[in-house]
Amino acid sequence: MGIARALTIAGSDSGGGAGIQADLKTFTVLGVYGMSALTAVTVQNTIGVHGIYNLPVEAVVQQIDAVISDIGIDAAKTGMLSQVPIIMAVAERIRHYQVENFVIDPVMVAKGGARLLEMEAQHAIIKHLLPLAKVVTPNLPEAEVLTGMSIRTVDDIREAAKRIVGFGAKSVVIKGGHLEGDAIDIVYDGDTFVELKAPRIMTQHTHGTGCTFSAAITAELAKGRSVQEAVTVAKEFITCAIRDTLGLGHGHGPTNHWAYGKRQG
Ligand SMILES: Nc1ncnc2c1ncn2[C@@H]1O[C@H](COP(=O)(O)OP(=O)(O)OP(=O)(O)O)[C@@H](O)[C@H]1O
Ligand SMILES: Cc1ncc(CO)c(N)n1
Repeated sequence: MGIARALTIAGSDSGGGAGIQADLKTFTVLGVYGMSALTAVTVQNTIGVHGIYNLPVEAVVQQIDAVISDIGIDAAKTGMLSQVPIIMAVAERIRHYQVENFVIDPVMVAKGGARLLEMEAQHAIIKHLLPLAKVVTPNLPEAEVLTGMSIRTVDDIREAAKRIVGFGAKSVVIKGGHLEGDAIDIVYDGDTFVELKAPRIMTQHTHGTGCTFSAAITAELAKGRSVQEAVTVAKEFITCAIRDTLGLGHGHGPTNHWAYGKRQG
């Protein structure tokens, strides 16, 4: 068995804390060979998103084909997908290659409020992408958009998780990063609910937490781990990365992707 291989289909964050850059750093630290299919170039730093340049849909498809046909992949994830034609094309390619370990981070809005997905694309994610997912990782606002529910309580989260699995995803992790109190995420596989719990860390440096978390899940699935094992490692990875802050930039700085590796000794 050679090295595990993972592909991220996502946007570039010039600031290096989210998007493709966060994904590739996470893959590397977890010992997985990372590849990328870029969907968009964002002009971004810790202060905000200052520009978005979408790539043509053919460019996205050609990148996916180039790496899968030659190098091969053990898992793939999506991040920023921008537009309906990109979502449709990615769904078609994932079906074509019968990618089993497929993780969807349904990125919609950056922390500062900039839209990374067109409004009309939200429905395309539900219809075309979610049925292919082994794991989908919405934060609370994304879970609200996907389900049309307002989510206030733990019971609401459980109901939303059921609806998202009802769309065809094999499992869902609804992230509680946007709630107050401990950072509790709810995992549901259509059968049982599991809580991932970590203490809330008081910091403004949480840029790219969602990307990093879903990339860690993808890396672990690429190594052959189960969903339950993968989400457990990912929770540990993101908690270490938030705790051991780098203190970069003047706004919401990136997390520390090396912290987990250092912890391992
Ligand atoms: N301050 C914090 N302390 C501890 N854990 C956190 C904190 N903020 C987020 N997390 C955890 O980080 C992971 C990512 O969750 P979050 O809700 O931040 O994702 P997101 O909103 O999609 O991020 P992004 O900014 O990349 O879009 C989850 O496991 C969440 O519980
Ligand atoms: C490119 C990119 N993808 C995802 C996010 C969400 O954190 C971001 N800020 N930028």
